[in-house]
Amino acid sequence: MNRVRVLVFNAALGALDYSVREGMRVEPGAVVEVPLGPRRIIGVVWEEERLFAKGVPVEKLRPILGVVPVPPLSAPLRRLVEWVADYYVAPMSAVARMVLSSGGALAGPRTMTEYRLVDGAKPPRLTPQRKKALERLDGEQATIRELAEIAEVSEGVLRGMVGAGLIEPVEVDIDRPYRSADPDFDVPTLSDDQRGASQRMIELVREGAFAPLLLDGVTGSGKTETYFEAVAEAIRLDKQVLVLLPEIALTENFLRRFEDRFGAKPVLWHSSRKSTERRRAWRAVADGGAQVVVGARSSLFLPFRNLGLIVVDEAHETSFKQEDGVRYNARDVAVIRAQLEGAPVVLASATPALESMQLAANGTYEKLDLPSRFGGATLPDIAVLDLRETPPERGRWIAPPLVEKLAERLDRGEQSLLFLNRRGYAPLTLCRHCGYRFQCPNCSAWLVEHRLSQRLACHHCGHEVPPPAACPECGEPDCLVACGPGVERIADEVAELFPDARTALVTSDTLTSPEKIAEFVAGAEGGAIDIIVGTQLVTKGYHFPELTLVGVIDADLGLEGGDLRAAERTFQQVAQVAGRAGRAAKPGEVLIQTRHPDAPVIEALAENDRDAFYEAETEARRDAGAPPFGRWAAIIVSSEDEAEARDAARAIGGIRPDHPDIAVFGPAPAPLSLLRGRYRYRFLINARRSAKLQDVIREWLGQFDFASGIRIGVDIDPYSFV
Ligand SMILES: Nc1ncnc2c1ncn2[C@@H]1O[C@H](COP(=O)(O)OP(=O)(O)OP(=O)(O)O)[C@@H](O)[C@H]1O
Ligand SMILES: [Zn+2]
Repeated sequence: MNRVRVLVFNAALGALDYSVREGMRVEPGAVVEVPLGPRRIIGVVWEEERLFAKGVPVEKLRPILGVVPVPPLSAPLRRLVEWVADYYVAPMSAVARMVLSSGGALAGPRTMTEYRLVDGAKPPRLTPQRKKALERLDGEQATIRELAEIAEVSEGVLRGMVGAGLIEPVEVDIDRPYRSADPDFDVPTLSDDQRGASQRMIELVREGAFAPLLLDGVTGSGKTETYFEAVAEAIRLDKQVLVLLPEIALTENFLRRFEDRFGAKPVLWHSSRKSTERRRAWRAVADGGAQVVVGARSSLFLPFRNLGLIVVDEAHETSFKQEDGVRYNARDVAVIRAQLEGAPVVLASATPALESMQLAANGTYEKLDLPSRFGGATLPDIAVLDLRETPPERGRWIAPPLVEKLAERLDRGEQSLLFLNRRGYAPLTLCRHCGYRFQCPNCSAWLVEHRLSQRLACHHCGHEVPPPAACPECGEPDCLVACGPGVERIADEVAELFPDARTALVTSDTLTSPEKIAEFVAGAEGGAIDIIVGTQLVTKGYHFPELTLVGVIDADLGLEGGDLRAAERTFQQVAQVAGRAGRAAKPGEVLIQTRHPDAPVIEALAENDRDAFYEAETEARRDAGAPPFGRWAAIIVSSEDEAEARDAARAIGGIRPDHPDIAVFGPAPAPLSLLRGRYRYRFLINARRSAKLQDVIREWLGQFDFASGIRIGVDIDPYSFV
């Protein structure tokens, strides 16, 4: 009998040893079923020398029950799991679980039953529930459970409809192959700059070795067209490609452009896809049938067989940072994965993160530049609108000069975009009588009024209530006053100013499905929309030829929090939204409303002086020992019981590490001191790059054994300081 070490999916257990029956072959990476007490659980066979387990004599080991029929996880992927667990101070089992994130991929039949509406069924009389289902399920095909979710009716209602012949079952082959992308389907003619950059990427794809690249191209320079040529080369060489996008909302646009270029859609991966689609994608990635995968950050952990290129598009986006579970930064993990797989990785952005710029400056990353817009389009003119000198009218948020510009665009039949990064109608609601402020019961945060959906909502935990008819504190009826603007309020203001203009409100509350996104994009491209009002969702990726005016409603908003990256984020956001203007034949213009026109970041934006901004910001970070020159980590201690959280935080603080290269601040109540019903205390740690920060944290926290109600979250290279 042989001994094998298995990483089981239970953080407390880690690795366990099992025996292997005569004749059964298991290699490292094999996904296996093992007994644990009375249960059968899933695990991954690991190299014995790389993973510690308690030494149980071989004759006492229980045998592995079976090998799951999927390809073993490759050695580079196993090394990635180890790296992520080590760097982000996370349990290896939690990281490995992300790799096997499609439970459906591991077992089950190859066909399954899905359901769809029967064509042309015209029932005489319908219950309201059935009517709703008929309306909402048009064109859908999925399991009963998934259809119930789409239609927002119970599964029972749908089963009844199957019985009544309104819905029919269909047998589908889960693992049917994907259509192949054709690298030569529609090859564009590149500009000289584009060709230079794409040639270099193609060369590196051919070499098939690790190479980190920063594709630094201004907005509208055609970064996508340029890296598509490297994608094409990888396809020709029969290698797989992963393209990471920061937001699911951007994928619609990407899918279409990809299909235009390659004649077939790429494989799409994100956590809200149907389980069968995830299974199909996971298995196709593992057996090499998936050529190009486009996905959110979780696609980094897919079991590629032969990865030849990774692209991180809009690489500066902070949504690449995962904020719960294993807190990792997908941009950084992408570079590590490329290194382990021996493949080039391209970080594409018009406003790269300061960390990436620094790595390019010191030669770690090779920089490829696209300094001008494609097709002779010019970058927009940017002007600052000082709200102290020309304030908006009382109760309004758009200052007169911007109103005038909007009117001009309407006259000329051109498009405008107003940007405010705040969902809802108003960020704060109070009682006009007693001053009561509506607050979330689970979080230390105000409830945000959403007028379209008629609710007050917490943006942190999702708690929502209908707006009350009377103040819960003093009982005064009709007393609510909205304070400050959200995008819904700006859209109202636009409707009052220009009743005939066709406006579109674009936020995650309105673009809730791929269909709605497609509808918006078609409207904006086809000139059916005059004024777009939107949150950060419209700041990037889109290319609307008629859009010639961008108004930033409040450029100071992002600077308020004052966290480490506030200035950088403001710069990126405003530069990106400004980059939507004048992308085609007609030149663009940008107006930035601010109360701080002389803040360095606003000046840099107005003067279009990116270098000056990066230089000043780099110096400030260097002085503060902040990333990339020093490192930060955060530890968050939380509990549903305030005293328990505080006591645990104090206990941890009581034996803080004493290390010349590491400074520990805290514990202090976190700015969001209550979140989803948990009280939170924070430590912030600043370390020199040379310090072994993770080892110190592991050793420090390893001394404690807290009650199960206490959670301790470690955040390495944090982006969120709340
Ligand atoms: N070589 C080319 N041939 C034809 N069209 C091109 C070419 N390069 C770019 N374009 C077009 O120019 C527009 C801008 O390109 P793209 O959206 O890729 O820019 P980008 O660099 O990603 O900009 P942003 O960072 O602002 O999103 C797109 O409509 C794209 O199809
Ligand atoms: Zn809340």
